Amino acid sequence: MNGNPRVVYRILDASANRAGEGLRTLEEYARFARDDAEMSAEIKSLRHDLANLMKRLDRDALLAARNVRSDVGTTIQTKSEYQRTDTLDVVVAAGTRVAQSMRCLEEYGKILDPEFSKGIESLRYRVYIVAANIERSLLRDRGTSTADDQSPGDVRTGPQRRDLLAGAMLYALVDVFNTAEKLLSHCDQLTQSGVDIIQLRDKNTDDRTLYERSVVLARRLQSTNTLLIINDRTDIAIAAGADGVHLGQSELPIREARRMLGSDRLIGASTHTIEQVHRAIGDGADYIGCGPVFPGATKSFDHFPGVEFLGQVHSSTVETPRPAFAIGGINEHNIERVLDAGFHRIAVSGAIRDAASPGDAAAALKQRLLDSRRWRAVD
Ligand SMILES: Cc1ncc(COP(=O)(O)OP(=O)(O)O)c(N)n1
Ligand SMILES: Cc1ncsc1CCOP(=O)(O)O
Ligand SMILES: [Mg+2]
Repeated sequence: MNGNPRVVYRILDASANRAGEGLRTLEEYARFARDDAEMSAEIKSLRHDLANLMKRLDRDALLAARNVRSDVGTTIQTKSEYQRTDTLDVVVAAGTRVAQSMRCLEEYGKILDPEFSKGIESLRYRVYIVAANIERSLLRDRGTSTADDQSPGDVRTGPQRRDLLAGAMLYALVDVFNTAEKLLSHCDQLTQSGVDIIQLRDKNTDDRTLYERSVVLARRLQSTNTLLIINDRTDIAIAAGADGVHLGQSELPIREARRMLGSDRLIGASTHTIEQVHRAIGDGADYIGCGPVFPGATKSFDHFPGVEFLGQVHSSTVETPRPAFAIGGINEHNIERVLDAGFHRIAVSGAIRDAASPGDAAAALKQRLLDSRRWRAVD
C-alpha cells in the first residue's frame, strides 16, 4: 500500500466512530420514540455488524492513528450543526451522517481490505432503507407524507436503485408460484444466495395475481439488496412499488414507460441485435438483456443471436454503456462461453428454477461470476 497507512487508519477510525454514534442516535429514536422493536433490532444488528467488520482491521493501528488534539475538524463549526428543531431533524442528520461515514469506510477500506469494503457496502444499503423508513414514519406522523402510504416496497430512491444495478451480476427470472408463501420462500433462497435482481415474469397468470405477488415480493425485498423488476407490465411495477420494469421489443416503448415511471425506477430492455442495443440505450434504458444466447426450456425461439451477439455488444462503442445481462439457456455448463465473450452479468430462469436446490444453483452461478470478474479484472 502506497502512502501513509496511518492516515488511512485515522480516517477509518473516525468514520467508524461517526457511523456507530449515528446508528445509536437512530436506534434510540426507534426504541424510545417509536417503541418499534423490529426497527430497533435492525439498527442494533447494523451496529453489531459494523463492529464485527471493524474487527477485520488492526485495532492497535486504528487507536494509534487516532489524534483528536490535532483534528482541525473539531474547530470547524457550522451554525446548523448546533440547531435541531425536532426529532425529525435529529433523525435526518443522523441518517445522513451514518450513510456518509459508511461511504468513507467503504472507499478507504478498499486500500486495506476489499472484503471489508464489500461488507460495508452491504451495510450502507441497509442504512439507506432504515433511514428512509424512520424518516417516512416521522413524516406520516406529521401528516406531511406525500407518498401513498399504501405504496408497498417503495422505499428505495433512484440513486440507490442505480447503485444496486451497477453492482448486479446475477439476475433471476421467477414465476408467481401457486401461493405467495411459496414465491417468497423461493426468493428468500435466491437473495440469500447472492441473486442481485429478481424479475417476476409469468405469462400464465392474471393481472390481479401478478399485482398481488408483486406487492408482497416488493415488501420482502425492500430489506435486502435485491432489486425487483416486473416483466412487461409498467402499470403493475408502479402500483406494486417495484424497482422497475423489463420491456421487450413488443411492449410499451421505453420513452412512454419512462414518462409513466419517472426517473427513480429502472427500465430494462430486451435486445437481439446491435441496432436494438443502441436504440434501447438511446431511448433511456437503464440496462439491457442480450439474447437469446442458447436454447432453453423457458422460452422457445426460431433465431439465436448467440454468443457472437454478446461479442458484438461487448465490443460495441456505445457512448454511455449500460449494464448488459446475457440471457437465454445459460447454465453452469455453458456460462464459460458467456464469460469468454466478455460478459460478467447473466439472467437465468431454468438453471435455478429446475435445480434440486435453487439456492445452491444460484450461489454456484454467482461464485462463477465473481471468480471470473476477479481473474479477468473486469472493472
Ligand atoms: C433480463 C431480461 N432480458 C430479456 C427478457 C426477455 O423479455 P421479452 O423479450 O419481453 O420476452 P418475455 O420475457 O416478455 O417473454 C427478459 N424478460 N428479461
Ligand atoms: C425470457 C427470455 N428471453 C430471452 S431468453 C428467455 C428465457 C430465459 O430463461 P432460461 O434461462 O430458462 O433460458
Ligand atoms: Mg416481454
